[in-house]
Amino acid sequence: MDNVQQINKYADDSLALHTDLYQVNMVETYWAEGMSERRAVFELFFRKLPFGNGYAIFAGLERIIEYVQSFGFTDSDLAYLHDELGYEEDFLAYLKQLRFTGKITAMREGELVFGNEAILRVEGTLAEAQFIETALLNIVNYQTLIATKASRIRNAVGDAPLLEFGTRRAHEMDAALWGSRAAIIGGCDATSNVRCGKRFGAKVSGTHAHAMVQAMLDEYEAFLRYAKRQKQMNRKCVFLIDTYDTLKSGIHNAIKVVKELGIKDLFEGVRLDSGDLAYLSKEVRKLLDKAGFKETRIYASNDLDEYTVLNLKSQGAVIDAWGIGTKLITAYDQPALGAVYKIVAIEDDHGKMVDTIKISGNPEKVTTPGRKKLYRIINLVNHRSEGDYIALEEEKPQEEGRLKMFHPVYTYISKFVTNYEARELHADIFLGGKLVYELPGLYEVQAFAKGNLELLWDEYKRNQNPEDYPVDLSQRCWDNKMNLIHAMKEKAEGVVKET
Ligand SMILES: Nc1ncnc2c1ncn2[C@@H]1O[C@H](COP(=O)(O)OP(=O)(O)OP(=O)(O)O)[C@@H](O)[C@H]1O
Ligand SMILES: O=P(O)(O)OC[C@H]1O[C@H](OP(=O)(O)OP(=O)(O)O)[C@H](O)[C@@H]1O
Ligand SMILES: O=C(O)c1cccnc1
Repeated sequence: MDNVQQINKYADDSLALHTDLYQVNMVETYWAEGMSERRAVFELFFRKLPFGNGYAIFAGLERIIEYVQSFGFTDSDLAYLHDELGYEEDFLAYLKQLRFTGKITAMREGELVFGNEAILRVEGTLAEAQFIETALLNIVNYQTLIATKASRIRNAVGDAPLLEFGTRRAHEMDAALWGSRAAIIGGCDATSNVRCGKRFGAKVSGTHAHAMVQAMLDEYEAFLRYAKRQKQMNRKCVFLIDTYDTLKSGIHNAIKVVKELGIKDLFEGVRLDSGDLAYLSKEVRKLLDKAGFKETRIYASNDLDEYTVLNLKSQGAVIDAWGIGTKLITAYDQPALGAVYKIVAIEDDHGKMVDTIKISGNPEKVTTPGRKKLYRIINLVNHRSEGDYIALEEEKPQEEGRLKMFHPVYTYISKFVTNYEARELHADIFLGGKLVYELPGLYEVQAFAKGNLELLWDEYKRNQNPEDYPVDLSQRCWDNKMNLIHAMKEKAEGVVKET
C-alpha cells in the first residue's frame, strides 16, 4: 500500500498509537500470559536536572489529563495494527475495550521537582499502566524542560516584562502550543502565540515585523499607517526600529509619527532586534527621553537567553522588556530532559503486591522499589525547605517529631530536622479511571510556581553551579531498597551457578 492510500484508510487517527511498538508487544505478552489485569505501580521521574539548574518546574499535567481521559483505540487504530502489523483479532478485541481505569497521583503543575523523585505515579492494570508510558514521558519531558528554561530566563530578567516569541522556531505545532504554555508556567508574562491565548487563557502580546516596513517601502510610511490603525483601535504601539538604521532613521521615524498623530499615551515602546543591543538601547533611551517619552519602553529581541540577558544587563543595557524565542522554545542548550518511567511494584501469582527493582552499576540509577509517598520538609522556623523526603506509603513522617534525613548514596551526609511540616507533593488526579482533580488556570499555576520558589534558599536558585538540593529516602525505604538489592544479587548468582 502506498502512503497516500494508507493515510486515507486510517484517517480517524487517535493518540492511542502515540506510543512505541514495544509497548504493544509487551501488552500483548501480558495479555497472552493472563497477566494484563494484574495491579502494577509505575513512577515517572528524571535523574539529572536540566541546564545545570538547581530545580525543575513541572509542566505537562493538563495534557496528560486530556490524553488519559481520551485514551482508547479507534477502529482505524485497530485496523492498522491488524492489517499492517499483523496483530491477531482476539488481542485487538482486548485492546478495543482498553481504557484507563486506574489511579494517577502527580505533582501539581508549577511544583518544583528534583532528580530521583516521582513526578507522577500510575497504579492500574499492568496493561494500561504500561501502555501509557511513552505518551506520558513525551509530554513531561518537553513541557518540564521548557518551564524550567523559562524560569531560568525569568531569574535573569528580574521583574521586567518577559514575552515568549518562539512559535516559528519550535519543533512543530504541538511544541509551540504546549511550549508557550509551559513558558508561561515558568515565568513568561505573555506569548506571541494567539492559539495559546485562545486555548489556555494566556496573555498574548506582539509588536510588528520587518516585513511590514519593507512592504511599505518606506519606514516612515509604515510606522504612520501602523500607528493610525492602532490609534483608531485605541491600541498601544511598539515600533520595530532596526529595519534600516536604528539610530539614523528608526528611532526618529517612530518619534516623528507619534508626535504627528499625538499618540503619546499609546507609544508603548520601540523594539531592537539586531546590532549591539547594549549600545543601541542606551542611545535610543537618550533620544526618547530628550523627545519627552520617558515612559516609552525599549524592547529587545534577537537570539536571547539567560546568558545574553545577564551579559547585556552587566553592560548597563537599558532594556525594559524582553522577547525570547528560539533558545527558550527549543530548550536550545539542553534539548532533552531524560525522564524515565519505571515499575516499582507488581501483583504476584498469589495476588500479593511485591516490590520490584532495576539494578545498575551506577548507584544513582538503581530504582527505589515499592509504593511510596513524596514529601517536602519545610522548616517552620525559617519557612524554607530542608529537602524532599521519600517514604513508604504507610509511613507518617509528619508524626516523627525528629526526622532523620540522609543522602541515599552517601549516607554519612545526614541531619535531624525538628519543627517541620511534611507537605505531601502529590495530588490525586485519577481514581478508578475517573478524573478527580480540578485544573487551575494558567496564571494560578504560574503563581504557584513562583510561591514554591520562595521556599528555596537562594543557593539552590542561582543559574550557575547551584547547591544540590537533598532528595532523601526514609530509613525504611532505604532498608527496603537495600534488602531487595541483596535479594536480587543472590538470585543472579544462583542463575550463574545453574548455567
Ligand atoms: N552588547 C551585546 N553583548 C552581548 N551580546 C549581544 C550584544 N548585542 C547583541 N548581542 C547578541 O549577539 C548576537 C548577535 O547576533 P548576530 O551576529 O546575528 O548579529 P545581528 O546584529 O543580530 O545581525 P542580524 O542583522 O543578522 O540579525 C545575538 O544573540 C544578540 O542577542
Ligand atoms: O530571536 P528569537 O529569540 O528566536 O526571537 C524571535 C525572533 O523572531 C523574529 O525574527 P525573524 O527573523 O523570524 O522575523 P522578523 O523579520 O520579524 O525579524 C523576531 O524579530 C525575533 O528576532
Ligand atoms: O511580536 C513580536 O515582536 C514577535 C513575535 C514573534 C516573533 N518575534 C517577534
